[in-house]
Amino acid sequence: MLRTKVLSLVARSGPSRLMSTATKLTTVEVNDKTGIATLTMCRAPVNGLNLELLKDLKTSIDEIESNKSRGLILTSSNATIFSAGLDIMEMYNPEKERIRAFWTQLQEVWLSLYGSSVPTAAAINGHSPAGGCLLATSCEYRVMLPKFTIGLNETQLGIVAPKWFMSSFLSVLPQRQAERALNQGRMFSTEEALQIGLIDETATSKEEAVEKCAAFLGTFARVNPLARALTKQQFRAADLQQLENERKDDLEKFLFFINQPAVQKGLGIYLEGLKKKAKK
Ligand SMILES: CC/C=C\C/C=C\C/C=C\CCC/C=C/C(=O)SCCNC(=O)CCNC(=O)[C@H](O)C(C)(C)COP(=O)(O)OP(=O)(O)OC[C@H]1O[C@@H](n2cnc3c(N)ncnc32)[C@H](O)[C@@H]1OP(=O)(O)O
Repeated sequence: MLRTKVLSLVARSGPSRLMSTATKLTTVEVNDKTGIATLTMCRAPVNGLNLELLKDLKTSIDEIESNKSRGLILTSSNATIFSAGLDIMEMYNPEKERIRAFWTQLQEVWLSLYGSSVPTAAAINGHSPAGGCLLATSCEYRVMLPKFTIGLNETQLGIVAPKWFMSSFLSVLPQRQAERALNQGRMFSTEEALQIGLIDETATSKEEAVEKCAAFLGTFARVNPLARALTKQQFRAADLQQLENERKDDLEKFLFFINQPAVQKGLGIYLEGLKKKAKK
């Protein structure tokens, strides 16, 4: 069977198996019964999206896509953090070539995840600021654990969420609420996120969150996969095409913006604050 050929197994436990692209920073486990792949981010300490994690995410998403899994659940191995967003160290005093590769890879991840033909869901088992929220809102369904926060807080750091971050957010929230939240750099508690519709459900444990995501993905079991995928892609085509058309400009805009002395100063102060808080 093609599926069996493509998936080279590195481990087997119960009805699940790990796919060959499993690396240190992401793992992919496919449930043999449901055909659903769970993609787990596991970069200590906070799943900061650096170049290497982004590369692993892209490879894993592509493999799930090409193996025609029945669904993709994105989650984290960290007990309290889904993803702390972009690794600020990639943007602070950046190295010229690396920051280009970093942003290009982030674009790649977004295009693959938001544009995935496979149905997607996020089991948000911890805090999910900025880039973490981008990943979650690129999925079609979100289940979140209580007492965490989610949102696009970029303005709080003195930076600006690019258009395509907004596209994902706007695929979930009405424009009025999205615009206000982005302008404020607002982080929502789980309860607030549920109320506003930024997440779809809550769960009391990661296992329950994954189960609820799987139940959502299961709603497509009797829908023709091609018809479903083409329908999803039509909804998202304009957003995806916009970034495809503007990728170079988007990169140059990012580099120009991030290299402004005032932006670098702001990032330095923010990092300092994070480190001070961590030491307490
Ligand atoms: C005109 C313009 C037009 C268009 C736009 C053009 C360009 C756009 C330009 C820029 C766009 C950039 C978009 C950016 C997106 C992002 O994702 S920025 C990142 C935002 N993330 C955050 O603000 C989260 C910050 N972190 C936290 O709030 C907390 O750490 C946490 C809630 C996630 C977890 O809290 P704790 O469990 O208490 O953990 P600690 O705070 O103690 O952290 C442990 C350790 O990790 C370090 N750290 C945390 N987050 C990050 C991070 N994002 N990057 C790097 N490092 C991080 C923290 O400093 C601690 O480090 P140590 O002190 O232990 O070394």
